[in-house]
Amino acid sequence: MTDRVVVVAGAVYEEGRLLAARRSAPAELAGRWELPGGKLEPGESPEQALVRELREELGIETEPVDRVPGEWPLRAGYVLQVWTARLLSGEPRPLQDHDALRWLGPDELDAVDWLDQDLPAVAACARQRRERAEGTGEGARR
Ligand SMILES: Nc1nc2c([nH]c(=O)n2[C@H]2C[C@H](O)[C@@H](COP(=O)(O)OP(=O)(O)OP(=O)(O)O)O2)c(=O)[nH]1
Repeated sequence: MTDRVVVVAGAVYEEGRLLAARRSAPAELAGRWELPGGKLEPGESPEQALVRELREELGIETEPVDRVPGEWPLRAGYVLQVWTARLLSGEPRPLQDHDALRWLGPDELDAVDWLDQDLPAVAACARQRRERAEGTGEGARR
């Protein structure tokens, strides 16, 4: 394995809607939408990093549920992994790295200008939700 940085992001759902966050920095990403999260720190599991990042960035407590199948390249040396997460407490607020938040219903996923690299990740989230709802696909019985 080469050294690569894992960025873990959360697909946080509430009442079937997915939380999207608009980046405020750095300049080249500002204004584009992403799944909130951040880089793993040394010794952290992806789940621990996700809980920490969502607390820091949005002021919410969450519980990781499971991994969204797949892995998406970001800039060189960085890779994006996504976990679904349940909102346990708090109302998300853009405290750090973001300047707007939106809850997107299943038919609204293309209503925001996602970062290019997030498009396949968001599509994978939607596919996993559909498969769960239909009782098909990997993990249908969970
Ligand atoms: N969190 C997150 N970052 C993403 C996504 N897509 C994407 O290209 N990125 C990029 C943006 C950043 O360059 C990097 C993640 O860094 P970050 O700034 O969110 O993470 P962090 O909180 O650990 O960073 P730092 O401020 O501590 O340096 O990955 C995404 O969906 N979620």
